[in-house]
Amino acid sequence: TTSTALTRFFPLPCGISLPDTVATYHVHTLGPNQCGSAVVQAIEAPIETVWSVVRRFDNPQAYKQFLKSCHIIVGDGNVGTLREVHVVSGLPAASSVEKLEILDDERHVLSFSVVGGDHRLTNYRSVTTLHHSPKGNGTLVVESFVVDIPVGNSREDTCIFVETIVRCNLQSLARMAENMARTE
Ligand SMILES: C[C@H](/C=C/[C@]1(O)[C@@]2(C)CO[C@]1(C)CC(=O)C2)CC(=O)O
Repeated sequence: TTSTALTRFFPLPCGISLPDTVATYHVHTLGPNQCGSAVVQAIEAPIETVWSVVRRFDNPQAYKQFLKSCHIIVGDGNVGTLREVHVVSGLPAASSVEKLEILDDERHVLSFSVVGGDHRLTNYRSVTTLHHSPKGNGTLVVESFVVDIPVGNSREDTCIFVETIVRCNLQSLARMAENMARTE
């Protein structure tokens, strides 16, 4: 297994360098049949505005447009909480059961893992971290993931599929947070 440092995925935009403490959250140990990558999204909104949306483990559908509902199975929204989400029609997935692994309000770190459900992304785990943009009052979101490569799929296709969904989620998050910042 190889552990992949965040900086392997991409040069961060606008020359930002992540503090080591945060980059350590994005080091995933990949098994031989796993793939991992990361997506970065700049958002023109204050970090606390973005975080107020990202941290709501019970309401991912606020910005994840492929989800049509979410309900908490066990827990109170802190680490260990289990949620079940239902997916919009048209994707190769119907539902997912997900566990909150990290929720750090000081460092702006959220991580969850997929522990069940009717879909093809076995052992999916992601880490999302927020950072102050060097320029202005914006936010940089970094989301990395690791997932099993489904039988019959290539490593590259699996990465493209997941990166596409994560990018859609973060673009939707950006629109939502930027609207909130305009009305704050
Ligand atoms: C890639 C990941 C979510 C994926 C899914 O939520 C699912 C777990 C069920 O439906 C999906 C939308 C697609 C899928 O095949 C697996 C992004 C995120 O939620 O943070």
